[in-house]
Amino acid sequence: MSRKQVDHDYTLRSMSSLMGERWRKASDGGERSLIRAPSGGQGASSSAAAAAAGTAGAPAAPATSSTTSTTGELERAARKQFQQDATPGFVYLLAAFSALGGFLFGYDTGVISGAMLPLKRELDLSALWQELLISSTVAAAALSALLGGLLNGLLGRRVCILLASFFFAAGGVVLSAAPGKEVLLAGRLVVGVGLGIASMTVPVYIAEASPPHLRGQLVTVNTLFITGGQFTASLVDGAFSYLQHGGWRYMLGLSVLPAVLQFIGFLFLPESPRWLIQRGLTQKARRVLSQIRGNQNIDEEYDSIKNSIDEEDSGGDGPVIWRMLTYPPTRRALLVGCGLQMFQQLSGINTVMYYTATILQMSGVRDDRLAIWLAGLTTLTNFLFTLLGVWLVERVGRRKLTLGSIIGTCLSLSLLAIGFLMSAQHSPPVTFHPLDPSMANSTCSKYQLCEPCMLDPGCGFCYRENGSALLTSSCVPVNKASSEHAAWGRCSNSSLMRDQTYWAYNYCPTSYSWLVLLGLVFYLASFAPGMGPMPWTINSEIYPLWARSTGNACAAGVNWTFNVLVSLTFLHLAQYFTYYGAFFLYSSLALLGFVFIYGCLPETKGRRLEEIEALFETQLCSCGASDSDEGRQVEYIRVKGSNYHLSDNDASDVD
Ligand SMILES: O[C@H]1[C@H](O)[C@@H](O)[C@H](O)[C@@H](O)[C@H]1O
Repeated sequence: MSRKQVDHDYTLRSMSSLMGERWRKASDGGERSLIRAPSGGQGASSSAAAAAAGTAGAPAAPATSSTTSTTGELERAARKQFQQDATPGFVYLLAAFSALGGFLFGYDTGVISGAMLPLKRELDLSALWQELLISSTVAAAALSALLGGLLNGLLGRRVCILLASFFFAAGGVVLSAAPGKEVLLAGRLVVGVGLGIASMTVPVYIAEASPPHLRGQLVTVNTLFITGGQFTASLVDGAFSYLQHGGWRYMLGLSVLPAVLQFIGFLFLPESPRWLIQRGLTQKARRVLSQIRGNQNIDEEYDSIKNSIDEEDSGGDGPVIWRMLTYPPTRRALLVGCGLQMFQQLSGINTVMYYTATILQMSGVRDDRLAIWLAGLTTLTNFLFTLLGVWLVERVGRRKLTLGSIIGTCLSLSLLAIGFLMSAQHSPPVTFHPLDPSMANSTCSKYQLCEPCMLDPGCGFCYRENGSALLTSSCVPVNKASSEHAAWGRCSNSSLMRDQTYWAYNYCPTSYSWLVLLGLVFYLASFAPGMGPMPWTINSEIYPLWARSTGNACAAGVNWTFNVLVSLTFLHLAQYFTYYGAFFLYSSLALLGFVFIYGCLPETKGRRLEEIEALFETQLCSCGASDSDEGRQVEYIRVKGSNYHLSDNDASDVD
């Protein structure tokens, strides 16, 4: 006899809008219900649903068991049973294989900065080609994320993840074998297509397969894998930077391994039950639900998904995006989802990560290799603090976590800006004007301070250091082939740069670098647990099923678009507004993001995906009010054996 059929099989469920229906079932004699206020057990977190369903204000319903002592025993047994059953290992396995998509996202976006150094040298890449190789991937990701919505609806989540891992693997092979820059560009575009599809599909797939009380945590694991991928990329970059030739082939090609692993894994993993139900493959959906819920009863979840799909089916015609925009709750959800992704990128995460090596050089790290390894510390910090986010998301909830994170992000960006401002105000003067014929038509000779000299992409600062004093400092043109040296003079050649002579390109020597370093650490510690993962997590849960693929596609598209916009504009921004101006701007944008999140982001913790739509029924930017419902939670305990049954018209896909 299976455990499902044992008489005393207890299932602890969160209370939801279906409460009334369950009570009806209970009084029909089909099952007995015990409803009571929560006592902080594991299931409590999942029961915020009651609030969403409009039962929040109502007092907890009275217990209906016959005697208190029996109730207590049953509850204890139910809780114990639930804790054993609640998290079947299969869900973790499924989340881990899916999150390999996140790992590849992080790896492929992170690895290029380190690979660019040998690439520049070996393929003689111009600045335009460097820019192309970096930005093409992100731009392709933006487009394919938007297209991914369509693919997701048509082919399902599983096929899309298989497709993404195929693109990752194929792109990796092309990159590692590329004979020249044109093929490299093609490989980067292929990887970008995989990135876009994976970035919008994986969070949706994990969210749809997870039980409500674990959903936030498991989707956040995907972002943990993104940052893990970025950290791994920096280690791989560091390790292969010692190879004289072809190191970049290993750096770019190693991504094939996780991609193949994911592809093989997904040949065996199931399709999302929600997508299956939507497609009418109901028996298959039941099987998958049973598989991912272990020995828990799945009827209630199945019915709830089916009901919401039936309601949606009568929801009107036209393209999904049009239906989303004309239906206020989904329009609001889309605004919140895209707004979160936009503010994530406007907070400058990728600029800060990209800029780490320079910040380290400002702090006095002169050795390039050491700077590469130390930059790995930044990606490690990002990873470790994302881990904190995984731990916090089901404890403090999405809203508080995101709000706390963006406040810290805003303050740390200001600290970074102040650090740059102090450095600029104490910028070392140009004390030596070397004579060279080419100097006559160079703008570099005009600058009297290091600050404007370093902000000019054509110039760099060449100086000699004696203790803490700077001697014979000059502003000279940069070598067009490699920014590691000046075009001519003392700093044009490593052998000439003995005797404490240094070449500073993109930065100025400063004694305020500690302030910038402090800002950097504070920034990562604030950003990584909330603003990093929450936009992905929240987007995976705020749309009803019919709008989920399209909503996530739009939000991921917004993320990649702002990613490319912010990274492409940073150097120009710095040139026109200086570094501190750029960071003050990011800080102000983060402040705007705080106001937006404070006003518009409702708490989705513990609610069923089918219930979340109700949170967006109120006027936009008053949804933060639902925060106060958190305390009023009700738990539902059903005491009965399994009542698995085929519903009348459910045999559409019986094998
Ligand atoms: O959530 C991720 C994460 O924070 C990464 O570190 C960042 O590079 C991505 O752009 C972002 O989407």
